[in-house]
Order: sequence, then C-alpha cells, then structure tokens
Amino acid sequence: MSEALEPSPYDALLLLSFGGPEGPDDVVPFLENVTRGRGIPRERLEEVGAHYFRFGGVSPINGQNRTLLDALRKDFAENGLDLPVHWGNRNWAPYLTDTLREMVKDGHRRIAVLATSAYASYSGCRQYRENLADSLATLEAEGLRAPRVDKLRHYFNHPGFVEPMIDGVLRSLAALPEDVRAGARLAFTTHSIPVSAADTSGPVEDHGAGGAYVAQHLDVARKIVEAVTERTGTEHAWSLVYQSRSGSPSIPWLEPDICDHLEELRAQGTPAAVMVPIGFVSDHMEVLFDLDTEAKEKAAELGLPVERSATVGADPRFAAAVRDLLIERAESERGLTPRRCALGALGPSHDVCPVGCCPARTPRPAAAGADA
Ligand SMILES: CC1=C(CCC(=O)O)c2cc3nc(cc4[nH]c(cc5[nH]c(cc1n2)c(C)c5CCC(=O)O)c(CCC(=O)O)c4C)C(CCC(=O)O)=C3C
Ligand SMILES: [Fe+2]
Repeated sequence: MSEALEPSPYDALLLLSFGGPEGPDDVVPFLENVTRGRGIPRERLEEVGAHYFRFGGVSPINGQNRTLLDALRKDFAENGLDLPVHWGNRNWAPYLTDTLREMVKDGHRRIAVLATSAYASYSGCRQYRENLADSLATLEAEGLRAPRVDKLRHYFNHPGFVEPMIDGVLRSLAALPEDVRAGARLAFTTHSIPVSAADTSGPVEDHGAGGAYVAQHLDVARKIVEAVTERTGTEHAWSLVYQSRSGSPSIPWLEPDICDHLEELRAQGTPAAVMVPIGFVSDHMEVLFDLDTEAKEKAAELGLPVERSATVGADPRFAAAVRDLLIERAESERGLTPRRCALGALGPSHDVCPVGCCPARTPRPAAAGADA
C-alpha cells in the first residue's frame, strides 16, 4: 500500500456523463431530453433513433461508465486515495440531480467533477456546467444546501488519455494487411459542431479560426502521429475529420465528414486508413454507428481497407490520470503549486473556465466557472 493521498478540500468525486438509453422504451424520451430547446430537425431525430433501435435501443455509454467507475474505485483504493466516487448523467438515469441530492444527503460539501468529455466547446464543456447549475438550483429549491462543485480541467492532452490511444493506433495498423500498412492514412475523427461554436470554443483569446476545439484536437493528433512515427519508423499522412453532424443543413458545421474523407482517400489512391476517434472517451453510439457501421460500410463499398482504433474507455492509465487530475486540483485549491501533466504544444488547460469561455447561443447560468 502506498502512502495515503490527500484529496482535501474535496470530499467526493462525481463522474458526470452524457447518459444513454438502456432499452427500446428509453430511446424517444432520451432523445427528447437531449434535444429539448436545441432545434434539431425531426428527420434527424428519427434517423438517430433508428441508430439506437438497431442496437436494441441500448447505448453502450452507461455500461462503459459503470466499468470506468469500477476502474476509478480500484485505482483510488490501490493508491491510498480515500474518496467516494459517484456517477450522474445529464440526459438519462442516474440523473445528475438525483446523484447530487444523494451526495448532499450523505454530507458531501465540496465535490470535484470529472466530465466524460475531454475538449473545450459549448457541447463538451459549458453545457455540462449549465446542467450542474440547473441541478444545484433544483436542490436549493428543495431546501437543501447546494455543495460547491469544481470541474476538473480538460484532459485531452494528459498522457493517461493520449497514450492508450497511441497503443490503439499501433494495434489497428498491425491489423491492416501488411501490403497496405505503410501507406495507411490516419483519419483522426471527432464530433462535428457548428463552425460558430468551434470558433468561440475555449477562452476568449483562443476564439477564431476553429477556436480551442480544433486546436486541441490537432495537438492530440500531432502527438499521436509523432509517437506512431517513432514506434513504427513510418510517418503516416494524417488529417482531422468530423462525424455525427446534426442540426440544420443551412448552418455550417465542421467538415469534412469521415465518409466524404474516405471517398477522397480512395480517389487519391490511398491504400488504407485507420479511423482514430480522438474526440470520444469511450465507444459511444457515435463510434458504434457512425464509424463501425456507416463509415465501415462506405469503406467496404470503396474497397478501402480500414480499421477503427480503440477509445480510452476504462484503461487503467486513464483511471490513474483522473487520480492525478484530482490530486493536482486539490493541491492547487490548498494553495500549493502542483505538477501539471500535459503532452503536446498547448500545455495544461485552465482549472476554472474564464468568463466568455465556450459561450451559449442564449446565456444561461453555468456552475464551476469564473462567471458562476
Ligand atoms: C462535441 C460533442 C460531443 C463530445 C463531447 C461529449 O462527450 O459530451 C457529444 C457527445 C455525445 N452526443 C451524444 C448523443 C447525441 N448528441 C446529439 C446532438 C449533438 N451533439 C453535439 C456535440 C457533441 N456531442 C451537438 C453540437 C449536437 C447538436 C445539438 C446541440 O446543439 O446540442 C444528439 C441529438 C441527435 C443528433 O442530432 O445527433 C444525440 C442523441 C452522446 C451519447 C451517445 C451514446 O448514446 O452512446 C454523446 C457521448
Ligand atoms: Fe452529441
């Protein structure tokens, strides 16, 4: 047993995730929760509902979070970190408000929050903070004393997030037929978001030209390419592309789409590709459907050999990274100067989102930021 780790001022960790349906009857109410007030066209909702029904109405995300919870508890116990870990979702049970209510009733007053979203953007950061603010307001309206919640910093460039993905790319390259392996292109993918949301992602000084969202993904992609080049001796051509576009076609979203990119690669005579979903923390429905189903069908049609590399999921290195982020922030809150792990050119992200970070179309209260 190693020396005990000091989590104070925190008395609990909350794993905050998106949530997903767990059976056919959950699909429509889940989609209603996700899209309330977001102006998503009806046809898009039917299309996305069909993706879930194709998998029995079950999203893999909740099961993955249960596995991550186990990995976190195991890692904390093995490393002398005595801190309870709870789990709540924005869009499905266990709902964030219910989990926070339980935590308050258990006496928790100062809660560190890990969101299962690694990058800046309205959808990937501020929306989680808005939901935290809503839940805290609900508890106060019920007469409970709201706890203080602090969201742990973005971890897109933490070695515990990047290194498992490097291993995944190496495994996928090895799985390609040998005669096309050296020429394989690395297609890094992430969730498309409206161009306007990308441009205003991150702190105000990062706004413009894709904002922090694109810059952070490019930094991760470059780091993976560098490591793969070092380990294989082959420098693979690469690009950052997008998937899972939603919203109205009249609004510009980040492009190109992965399927169009695969077509382009075939047209250029590229012999193979590895799709690397760096934008996702685990194998969500976007990975199972948009990549493993739709993009793989497209690649088969084109006669282009492709592999899809692994997401981080519950890799023990990711669990250790969460412990590291928690201890780092606890030290910082205690007035110490912690070591902040980060790979790549951008350096460690801020602890507290500054005013104007990833703004919403219509301003709403958000917790755990300078504007809280
Ligand atoms: C950046 C980003 C992430 C990554 C960061 C993070 O992980 O948070 C993410 C994750 C996820 N998105 C998910 C599901 C959905 N997202 C939707 C809609 C949207 N996502 C957006 C962005 C993102 N989404 C945006 C800009 C929209 C348009 C509507 C709006 O402006 O708000 C819709 C509505 C239908 C549709 O249009 O697709 C669904 C069902 C699930 C669960 C999957 C599962 O069940 O396994 C997860 C993890
Ligand atoms: Fe989404």
